[in-house]
Amino acid sequence: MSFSGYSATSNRQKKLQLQQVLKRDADPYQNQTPFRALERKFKRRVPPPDFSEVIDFQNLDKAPEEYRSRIKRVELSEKLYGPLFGSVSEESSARNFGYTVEGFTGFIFISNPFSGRAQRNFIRESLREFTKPPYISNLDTHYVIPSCGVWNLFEQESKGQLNETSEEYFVPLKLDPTKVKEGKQDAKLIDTSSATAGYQYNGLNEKGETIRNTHLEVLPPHELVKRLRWITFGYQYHWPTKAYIWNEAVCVPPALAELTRAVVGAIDGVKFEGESSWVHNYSKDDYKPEGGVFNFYQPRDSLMGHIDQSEPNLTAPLISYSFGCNGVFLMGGADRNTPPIPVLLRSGDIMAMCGPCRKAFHGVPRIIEDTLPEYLTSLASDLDPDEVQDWPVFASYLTTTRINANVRQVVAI
Ligand SMILES: O=C(O)CCC(=O)C(=O)O
Ligand SMILES: [Fe+2]
Repeated sequence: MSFSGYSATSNRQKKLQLQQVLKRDADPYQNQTPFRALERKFKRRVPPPDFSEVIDFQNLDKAPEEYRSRIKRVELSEKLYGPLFGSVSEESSARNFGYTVEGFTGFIFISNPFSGRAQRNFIRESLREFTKPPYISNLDTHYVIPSCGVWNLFEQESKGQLNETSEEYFVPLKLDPTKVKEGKQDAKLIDTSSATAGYQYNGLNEKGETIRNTHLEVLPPHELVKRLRWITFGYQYHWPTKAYIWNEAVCVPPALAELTRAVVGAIDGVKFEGESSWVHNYSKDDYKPEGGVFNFYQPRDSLMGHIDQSEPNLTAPLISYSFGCNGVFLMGGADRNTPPIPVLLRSGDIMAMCGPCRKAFHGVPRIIEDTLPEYLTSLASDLDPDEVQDWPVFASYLTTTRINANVRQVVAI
């Protein structure tokens, strides 16, 4: 018997091995869209992305060459002055100018026009006021929010005025007592029967999915504030169905409404002059701030690419504010195939999404840690006497937090 024709691997086996190698080496992301590719790049932890590839409107001379030539400084129609923006010792040109980018029709960026104190006041009032009922946050899904609000509990806790011996310390869960797992909550500290009184716990999470393993537990205020993700105002938005609930509305924060009217007035008439010129026209007399969201991001949070299109009015500009730590924002186009631009959002920055940009893909793939500006820390050099008392609590929360507020005109005019 001759073994000369024998080979350790038959042709069929060789073919199978080759197929396996090809499968292993194939780039599973080769068909991903440009939007998704950049989203993944900025979400990556190891190795971290190169943040110098992000457009920083405060350091435009360092902007990547491919973007620099497309960015145009534009004059605002009305200057951003007044108590809500705060006073600045020297004339800040940020109050007179915005930026536009070739290829992103209707995108207008205003680099922080606020004084440090104006930002602190806005953040302080917002956190105190809008973490209380009737404002609704993601925490309402599972917790019975007390009338003083979670932020005020956290302030009291931080100042040593509230500890685990106080009855209010643990915010009760909206749990069906029959579903509470043994040992998950301390029965001595929470009376679940009163916690559920008046509430119908439906066993669903924010996305409308059935909760199988709740992992829910009563939490001290400092843990609860870290779990705050969103607060809605104006017309209420139902996240699972991405629809507005027309018969439910809570007041649009007055300071935010006033700021937003000023911004809408400032950008009315902004022109982009280039190969494809455009003018943004939307009068502040036609503008009504009717709804929006505060988003709260902790370091590992991100917001996937999406289009905000639930509003019947998609012609009014959407105005968006950033406070706290920096984030990377991706401004895309009509679909995920348009390569987006990565934009650094610093505290105080304002973005307007107008015209086609109002209906464009966007997202926040990354929060950049350790980027809280000095004027928002407890060591800020210009704290008022009352801020010396109060601000450190806010500063400690902001050390890891980015806050976004975005305001929309919801119904058609
Ligand atoms: O956090 C941001 O800057 C964007 C938020 C956003 O796009 C949204 O809430 O729809
Ligand atoms: Fe959005």
